[in-house]
Amino acid sequence: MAGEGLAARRAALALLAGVLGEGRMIGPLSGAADGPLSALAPADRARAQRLALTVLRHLDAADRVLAPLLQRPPPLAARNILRLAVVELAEGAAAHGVVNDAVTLARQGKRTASMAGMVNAVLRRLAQASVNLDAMPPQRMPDWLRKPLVAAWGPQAVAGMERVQSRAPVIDLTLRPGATVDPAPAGAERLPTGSLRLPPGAQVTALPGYDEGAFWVQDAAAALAVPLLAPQPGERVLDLCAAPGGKTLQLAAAGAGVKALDVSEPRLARLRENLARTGLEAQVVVADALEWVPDAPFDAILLDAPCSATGTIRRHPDLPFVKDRGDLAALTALQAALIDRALGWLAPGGRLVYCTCSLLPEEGEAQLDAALSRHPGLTVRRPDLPGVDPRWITRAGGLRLRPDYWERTGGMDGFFMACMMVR
Ligand SMILES: C[S@@+](CC[C@H](N)C(=O)[O-])C[C@H]1O[C@@H](n2cnc3c(N)ncnc32)[C@H](O)[C@@H]1O
Repeated sequence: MAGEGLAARRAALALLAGVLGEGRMIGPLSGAADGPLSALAPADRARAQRLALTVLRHLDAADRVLAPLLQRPPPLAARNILRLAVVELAEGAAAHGVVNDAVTLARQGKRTASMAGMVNAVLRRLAQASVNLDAMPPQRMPDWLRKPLVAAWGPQAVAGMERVQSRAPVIDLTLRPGATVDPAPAGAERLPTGSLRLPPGAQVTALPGYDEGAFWVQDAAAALAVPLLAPQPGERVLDLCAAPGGKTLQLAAAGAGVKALDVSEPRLARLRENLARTGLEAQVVVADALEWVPDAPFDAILLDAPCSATGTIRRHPDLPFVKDRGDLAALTALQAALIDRALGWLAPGGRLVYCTCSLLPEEGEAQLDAALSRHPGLTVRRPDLPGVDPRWITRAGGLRLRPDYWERTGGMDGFFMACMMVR
């Protein structure tokens, strides 16, 4: 029936308007109580999110497909209707449903009603051609990000990152020690570092072991920070900047006594849900790490600092449209301040893993170098982890992970991590 997907398509357009028109991220928009997804059934919510994310992953390619069919670029609201239709046609959705809904949505929109005829004409022509977005150049990162990444990692690496970022992301699971997913779903692959990789769109909550907390969703790169810290049973460990808690679960599963601190109560609510599902334990603290003071030193601290999150574009293709370098100076100052505070909370011989899901050296390699020069006596423990390619280890002993690594199987999030030891 034509119009079957209308609600999801309308919501996808509202998400695109939020990202491209108002500079808002899809995550908060999707969760907002009065947001575009609030009145939708779960299946429509998921579909709307998937559609909006897919459009953002292929925005340049969709515009290239449309350009020869348009006399001039239409205003944003109409352009987004066309982009959504291009992406759905390329995915093989039924052309009559896609075109009819696009025309209906154009007609119903205040800013697009006068363009419904144009939308109809363009899409009817397009529906007769075959659209293959995968054959087109991948979505380019914006210059504010691309330039420093080319300078840091070279043009080939950046091209690889863009290829990976233009594909729907795989889903990685961190398994609890000794746990398995049995039977493993079709297409599942055990990665050299231990994570279980599932194809895009896999239904994680339906897998055997989900309800018992045998695993949790966590990118394979993110999953390496806790093994780098190597928490031991009974150790006093602080998870600083902990929410939503993927790493807290790993620390607790290793048998450490974990304190999980974060400034965000809503994000900690998700951490508490994760602890409840898995039956793992951690003491949760809501506090600003710049003000909080511990009552005793820690054996080990994991600092997963707030950052530009530029390593997560595979999962958050909205980020390049919303963020710019504007926040970077404040973020790097906060990261350095958090490193200094955390180092002061370690017991003699203690260790700190600092990590960020950033591709920018300022938030990774440069932070390690600066910490080493600010703190005489600090040393770096080089990574020695199963599945980690020695070429990923930096001159100073940090671990640089990039989306173009493991490109064939879906890449990984960009991360920097380093384990520092105090005397
Ligand atoms: C990269 S995320 C942490 C992800 C988390 N470690 C995980 O694995 O799920 C960074 C976190 O830092 C928190 N944060 C930012 N500024 C903070 C501060 N001053 N004190 C404590 N937490 C802070 C944010 O709320 C956010 O949850």
